[in-house]
Amino acid sequence: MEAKVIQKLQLSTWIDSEKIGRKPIRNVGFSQGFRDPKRGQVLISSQLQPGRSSSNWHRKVSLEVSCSYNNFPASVLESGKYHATFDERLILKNKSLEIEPYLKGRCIYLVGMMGSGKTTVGKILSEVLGYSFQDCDTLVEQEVGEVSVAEIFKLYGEDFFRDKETEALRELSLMHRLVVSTGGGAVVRPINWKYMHKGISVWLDVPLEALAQRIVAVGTDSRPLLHNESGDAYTKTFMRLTALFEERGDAYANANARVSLENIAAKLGRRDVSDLSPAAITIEALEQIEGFLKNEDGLRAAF
Ligand SMILES: Nc1ncnc2c1ncn2[C@@H]1O[C@H](COP(=O)(O)OP(=O)(O)O)[C@@H](O)[C@H]1O
Ligand SMILES: O=C(O)C1=C[C@@H](OP(=O)(O)O)[C@@H](O)[C@H](O)C1
Repeated sequence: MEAKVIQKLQLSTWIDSEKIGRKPIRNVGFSQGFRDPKRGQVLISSQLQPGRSSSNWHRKVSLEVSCSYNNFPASVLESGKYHATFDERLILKNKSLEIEPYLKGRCIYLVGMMGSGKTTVGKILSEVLGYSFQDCDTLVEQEVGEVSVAEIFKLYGEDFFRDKETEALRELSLMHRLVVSTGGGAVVRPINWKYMHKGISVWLDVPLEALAQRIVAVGTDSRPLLHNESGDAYTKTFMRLTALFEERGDAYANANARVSLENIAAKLGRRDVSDLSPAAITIEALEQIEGFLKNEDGLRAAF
């Protein structure tokens, strides 16, 4: 996909023609451009125009930055639901270009509680890195025969689902250049970590209150572990998530990198983590992956 974004900045300054030591000519201008096909184009132009008095000339300087990227992250970010700013898109593209060679084709596994944004962030991450996106739950559904996760739980039970999930992760561990959205419970079995550690794992750490709000907004039908409760939807969901997190919190911490929404909110000066866009969360994910890669390099150099 190609997208073109142009931003213009115009600066004006008064200059004294005596000081530049020559008789001004009307509309003297120059322009200078440089191109880097990967990163876009910057065009600087300057123009002299006569001012009100004969010795005063007005210098107009324009700076035009245009970006034309192949595979620019537009499809998810322009889907309407989660708009990303020009700056966010530029940072996403530049950060991913920076770190992509150091990934050496390794897959990225997103782990985290149900509703933490693994699918949403995973799709953006895969686009900016030029990776493919794969949802582990979808692989299990296809393997069992196009039935939903909720139906698999109902028909065959959780243990059966977990076995299929482990099998799917084993298959994914043989692949390259994928961003994988794992199911919220994939972290519990140690064997799954053996497979996920073939790539780089990233924990999306979202406060449980925000998770409960998101899940209640879309309903619990597709999430069988939350679906049995009756009563006030928010309270029941929150309580169930709390119990699950108590069992799993330590397991999420096995991930190579952690993306804490509370930390992002503090950095950006936001009071509520619900105000954080998927783009902002993806930027933090890239930064945390970069931190892991640098550490990994440092450790290798030390031995
Ligand atoms: N940053 C965000 N802000 C608000 N809602 C979000 C955000 N990220 C995801 N969501 C919403 O939360 C729900 C769960 O997100 P999803 O990506 O499916 O999570 P997971 O794959 O971890 O279960 C979806 O309805 C999604 O649109
Ligand atoms: O937390 C869990 O145990 C589960 C999370 C779900 O995936 P999401 O995290 O994508 O909702 C899905 O794998 C299944 O319902 C079990």
